[in-house]
Amino acid sequence: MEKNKQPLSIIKIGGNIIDNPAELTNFLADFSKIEGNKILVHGGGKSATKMAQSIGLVPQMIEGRRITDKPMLDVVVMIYAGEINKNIVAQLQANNTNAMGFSGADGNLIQSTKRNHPTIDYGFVGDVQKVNTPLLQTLINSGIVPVFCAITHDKNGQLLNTNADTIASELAIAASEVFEVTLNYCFEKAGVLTDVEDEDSVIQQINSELYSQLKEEGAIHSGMIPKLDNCFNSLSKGVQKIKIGHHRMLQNKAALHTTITL
Ligand SMILES: Nc1ncnc2c1ncn2[C@@H]1O[C@H](COP(=O)(O)OP(=O)(O)O)[C@@H](O)[C@H]1O
Ligand SMILES: CC(=O)N[C@@H](CCC(=O)OP(=O)(O)O)C(=O)O
Repeated sequence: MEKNKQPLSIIKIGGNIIDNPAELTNFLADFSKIEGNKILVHGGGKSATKMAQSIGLVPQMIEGRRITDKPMLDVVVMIYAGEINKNIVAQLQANNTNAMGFSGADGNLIQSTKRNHPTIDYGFVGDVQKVNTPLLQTLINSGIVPVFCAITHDKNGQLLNTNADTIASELAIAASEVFEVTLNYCFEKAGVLTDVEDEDSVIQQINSELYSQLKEEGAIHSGMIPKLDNCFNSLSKGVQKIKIGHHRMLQNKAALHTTITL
């Protein structure tokens, strides 16, 4: 019989929260109040785009993934693994949360392979292959709160840019072998909406059938497509619960949000 697994909350925040200092501070204070085992995964795509443009690079995204040549890789490593990750860790420490910041290379926590696409050259973009679950478990059991950025490595010395939603999803899948995982995607809206312009149109529960229908109608588009694809993949591979919504849902269980079901 399977042993009772301890709960683990994995929370992902994206560029719109990170790019707004007041919102980020608010979020990190709330995150610190969450009891029990937790992991934070952050993106930062918006800040990377701004930095890249300021030095004359032309950012390009295809299907939610950034085309990452060598100059762009240098930017994303500096922004994600450097500026954003270290600032988040420092703010969490100020909130008495014993956070530790990681890229996938640290402790070989997330190994990936360079994306090999038949027609598109994504450059230095990684698809996750393996998570070092025993180390992750040791860190969490030692009271550390791991904070992951969107950088992984290929174990041959190459850093790779990896979508932060995918990192959260792959960590959740791996961790669900040893924990009972709830995955929370926090962004600036109240949940998955039937009308992106109407905050009152939150879909409280979405399954793959409704998702296909709304995608076809054009009601779900852009960044929400890879996010939901990741959700269905995680649920089918053992993640117990997934929610999408504003970070107020972490504190206030009654706050509107979307629950994903298969
Ligand atoms: N039906 C929908 N409901 C909510 N957001 C949607 C929907 N369809 C598209 N979106 C867009 O998806 C975005 C979230 O994805 P993304 O930009 O990748 O966010 P993050 O960086 O926070 O992960 C929202 O800002 C919104 O513009
Ligand atoms: C390969 C790839 O697309 N990587 C993403 C990683 C950051 C990210 O996912 O940030 P958000 O969560 O803020 O969108 C990128 O560079 O935009």
